[in-house]
Amino acid sequence: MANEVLSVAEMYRADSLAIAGGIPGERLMEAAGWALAREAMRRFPACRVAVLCGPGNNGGDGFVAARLLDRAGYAVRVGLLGDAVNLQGDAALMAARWRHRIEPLAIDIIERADLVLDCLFGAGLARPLDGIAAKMVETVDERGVPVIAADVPSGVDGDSGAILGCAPQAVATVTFFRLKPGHLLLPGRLKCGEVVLADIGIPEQVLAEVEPAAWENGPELWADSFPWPQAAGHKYARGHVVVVGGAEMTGAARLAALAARRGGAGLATIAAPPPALATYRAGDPGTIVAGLDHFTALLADTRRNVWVLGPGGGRDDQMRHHVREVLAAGRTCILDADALTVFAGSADALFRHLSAQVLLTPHDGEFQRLFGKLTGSRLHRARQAAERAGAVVLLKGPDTVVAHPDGRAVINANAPPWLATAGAGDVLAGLAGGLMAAGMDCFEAAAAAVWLHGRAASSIGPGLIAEDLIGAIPAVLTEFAAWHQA
Ligand SMILES: NC(=O)C1=CN([C@@H]2O[C@H](COP(=O)(O)OP(=O)(O)OC[C@H]3O[C@@H](n4cnc5c(N)ncnc54)[C@H](O)[C@@H]3O)[C@@H](O)[C@H]2O)[C@@H](O)CC1
Ligand SMILES: Nc1ncnc2c1ncn2[C@@H]1O[C@H](COP(=O)(O)OP(=O)(O)O)[C@@H](O)[C@H]1O
Ligand SMILES: [K+]
Repeated sequence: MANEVLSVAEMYRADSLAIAGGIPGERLMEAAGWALAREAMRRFPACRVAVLCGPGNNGGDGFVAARLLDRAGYAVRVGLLGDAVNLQGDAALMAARWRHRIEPLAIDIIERADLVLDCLFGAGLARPLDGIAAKMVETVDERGVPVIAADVPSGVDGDSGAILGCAPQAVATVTFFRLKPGHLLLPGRLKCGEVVLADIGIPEQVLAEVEPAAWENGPELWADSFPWPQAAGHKYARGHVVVVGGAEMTGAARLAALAARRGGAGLATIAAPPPALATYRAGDPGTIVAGLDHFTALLADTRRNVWVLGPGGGRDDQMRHHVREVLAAGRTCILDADALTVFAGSADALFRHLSAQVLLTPHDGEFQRLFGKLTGSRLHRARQAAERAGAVVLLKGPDTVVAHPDGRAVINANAPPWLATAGAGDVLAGLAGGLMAAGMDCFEAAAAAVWLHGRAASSIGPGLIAEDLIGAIPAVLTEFAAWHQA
């Protein structure tokens, strides 16, 4: 499994462990440069290439790629930021193996280039790009010269995906051993183009020492705990989700209940205020509808094992009351939308009652209302929030992060922009609820729901509305089942 995502510090540690284990750094750099050159050759037949090299090891990768492309018949020019005499270690060695001219970094280098290899900075970028480096990047973008980046497009922060100063728009980014968060988090991900993961000979065993705690979301992570229905099972064995519906926004609870049923729950109940019952009863025939005046009795029925609160639920004392009672009864639950917003200003009182079997699913606005202004990357903020809340936090967006209070986190990258549509979040909350009701652990269910949700959205594509997601789930599950059985 290559889903692990390494922080920049963890990647340096992986490099050092490999070197300490007897693999020369020089060989790693040769492999990195070779991977870069191979990607260039695969995409661009013999052409004029400008290789932009920086002062560190990212530049070293560039010298290797330049040599290999030159040998393959490409017309290569190399521009270096700074002075060649200042290069150190393996980068100095690779510069010495480049037998042609090393030019100072200047716009002239890209004047007639068909392709740019961006080897200015990789993981070691310590401050925003400025001076000629920034000027080069801006000019490359203005002229629309295709770029292949080594490790990250220079200027992308490997840990956060933030842009430090500027960064070129790459068609492809070749990175080494494992992805970094900046390949998955926005805006960095959007600068990378296709991310190509290259094996440069770092042994897998170093991961046992590095102990990564972040992964790119994908079925490999949770397929083995997916709650497929059992041949001898019955509907109660598949769990029963209760969605607490509101009086006004009745569509949200209906979407959540449908998604829960599609996701695997054997039954779903919408519990709603009596005046709204007629509306809900006129809805989906397979969803049970019950009055919230019977809340205590519903809660006492332990077969109703997962509660979803928030979608269209209303922002009032009743909502607060229901959340508190569900938590006090020790039910597994998902708090979304209004169920989060009603605790703005009294978050710590909520957090005292949470556990790792509670899932919070805020979008950025709800996240800020609950956790205040946290700093750092999206990954860091989600982790901080999960630790503080003592619950699993699913921070929604184009780069959704699911974080466990123990520090584990999953970053999702399969969601298309079509998902930014009303009701999509309600479907997600219900889907996670369905998986949890059917027996999946909260953290894994959250990751699975996010991935299936993204996949369902992609299968519809342009024109997607939340209702479509419900209908798209069976095909996505069928595809996933075929993959899992293969
Ligand atoms: N053994 C290894 O460590 C390997 C490293 N590899 C490559 O090495 C890269 C990391 O190398 P480095 O740690 O040398 O990092 P970089 O190549 O990103 O360069 C860092 C250097 O640039 C300087 N610097 C940082 N920000 C600057 C700025 N804004 N303006 C001017 N100078 C700045 C730093 O002081 C440092 O000297 C990876 O991204 C990868 O491409 C690969 O060759 C594989 C093996
Ligand atoms: N630009 C985007 N690209 C991909 N997915 C997105 C984007 N913006 C939002 N999403 C996803 O769309 C869903 C929106 O949920 P939410 O904001 O709760 O909407 P609602 O409350 O209307 O259901 C979430 O799953 C979120 O991750
Ligand atoms: K780079």
